[in-house]
Amino acid sequence: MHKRKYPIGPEHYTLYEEVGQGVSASVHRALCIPFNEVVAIKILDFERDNCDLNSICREAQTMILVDHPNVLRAHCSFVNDHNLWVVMPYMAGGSCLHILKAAYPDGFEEVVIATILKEALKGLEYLHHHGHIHRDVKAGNILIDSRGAIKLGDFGVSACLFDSGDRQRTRNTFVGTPCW
Ligand SMILES: Nc1ncnc2c1ncn2[C@@H]1O[C@H](COP(=O)(O)OP(=O)(O)OP(=O)(O)O)[C@@H](O)[C@H]1O
Repeated sequence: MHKRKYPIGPEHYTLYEEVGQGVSASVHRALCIPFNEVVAIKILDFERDNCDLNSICREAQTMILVDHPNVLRAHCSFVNDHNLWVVMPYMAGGSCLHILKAAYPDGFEEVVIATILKEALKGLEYLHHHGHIHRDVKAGNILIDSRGAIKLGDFGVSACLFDSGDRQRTRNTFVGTPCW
């Protein structure tokens, strides 16, 4: 299928409000001006403390290469000053964490959990099949769009099992979010 090319450069986008703030980045709702389409832009700062350029590049690369309905794919990415902008579909429903905090403080019903997890697991299965391990699956990284579609996001600490060239099959580093 032909995929349209999103424009490269901040002048093609209007930044709206911040919709998320993580350890490594802020995420804004934005308008892609030539397409008149609302998107989300993740802004990663190269100059922040403990910034790891390799992991930033890996995250953007992974997000552009993935192609599965349950995995959040980036439309494009580019450098703007000391930031990397990653343009992606806007997930209007926010993360499961947002929804839990706002409307379901006692947790979702079992049937809702099963439905969400089934979709998230399809995304994970796709990633594993392509040699990626996500390593930070949690409510804040399971996102929902305006039509209820579920996508796994945030590849900040993901890894590729084929990275080392010798098809290394195990990872020993502890990453991700404690308690998840
Ligand atoms: N495409 C999107 N559409 C709407 N909201 C989003 C989108 N991507 C991320 N967000 C929001 O921004 C938050 C932070 O995004 P993300 O998890 O990618 O950043 P991070 O800095 O890597 O976070 P973490 O602290 O989990 O490492 C998410 O929890 C979610 O609420």
